[in-house]
Amino acid sequence: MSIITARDVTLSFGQTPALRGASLTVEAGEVLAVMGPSGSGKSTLLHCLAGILTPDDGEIHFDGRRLDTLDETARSALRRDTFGFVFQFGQLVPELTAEENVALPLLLHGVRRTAAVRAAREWFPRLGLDGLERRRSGELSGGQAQRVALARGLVARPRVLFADEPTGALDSLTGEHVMDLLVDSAREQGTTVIVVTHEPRVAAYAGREVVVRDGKVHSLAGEPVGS
Ligand SMILES: Nc1ncnc2c1ncn2[C@@H]1O[C@H](COP(=O)(O)OP(=O)(O)OP(=O)(O)O)[C@@H](O)[C@H]1O
Repeated sequence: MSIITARDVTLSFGQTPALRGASLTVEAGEVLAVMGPSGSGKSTLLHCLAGILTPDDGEIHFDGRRLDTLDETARSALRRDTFGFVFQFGQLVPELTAEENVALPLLLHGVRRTAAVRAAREWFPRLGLDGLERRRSGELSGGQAQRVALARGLVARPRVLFADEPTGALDSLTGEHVMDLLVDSAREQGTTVIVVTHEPRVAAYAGREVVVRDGKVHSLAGEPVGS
C-alpha cells in the first residue's frame, strides 16, 4: 500500500528549476534511498514530500489525502504529529541536554515532561548512548550527536521519517553504524523512511533506491519513475 505519492511535481526557485515533473510512489513501511548528483533536486523533493515546500504544479498525496493543497497550519500539524526528521548536522538544540532534545517531539505532542524524558531515555541504550543522557550537543561526538538526532526523529513513532544526508557529516564507518540503527529502529516500529544520500554505501541499507536527475525521479536502471 502506498503512503506517499508525488505526481508530476514541479518547483522553481526564481529562475532556477529544481523539480521538473518529479513522480514517485513510496510504499508504507519501506526504506527508500533518494540518490542523485549535487543540485539535482533531492532535498527539494524531500521538502515537498514532507510538506515543508509547496510545489508550483503537480500533486502530493499522503495516506490518501492531498498534502500540497493544505494550508500552512495543517501542514505544520502534519509535520509535527505524523512525520519525523533527521538532518545532516543533527541540529540539536545546544541549550538542551541530549535527553531533552530527544524528548522534544513528545513535549510538542503534549506529553508531560517526566513521561517524555522517561520515554526519551529508553532510546539511549538502544543506540549505544548509555551515560550520555545529560550531555549537551557540544559535548558529543558527531556520531553520538547524530544518533541523538535519530532518536529524536523516531521517538514519537512517526509514520514517515525524512532523513536528509543523515550521515553526510560522519566518517564512513560511523555513518554506516548510524544507518544500521536508523533502518533497524524504523523497521521495528513500522516507520516508512525516505533518506536522501549521495553515498551508495548508505543507500545500500535501503530496500529500494531511486535517482533524481535534472529534477525528475528515475529508477536505478534509469527508467523514469511513474506514479
Ligand atoms: N532556497 C533556494 N533558493 C534558490 N535556489 C535553490 C534553493 N534551494 C535549492 N535551490 C536550487 O535548486 C536546485 C536543486 O537543489 P536541491 O538542494 O534540491 O539539490 P540536491 O540534489 O539536494 O543537492 P545536494 O546534493 O548538493 O544537496 C539547485 O539548482 C539549487 O541551487
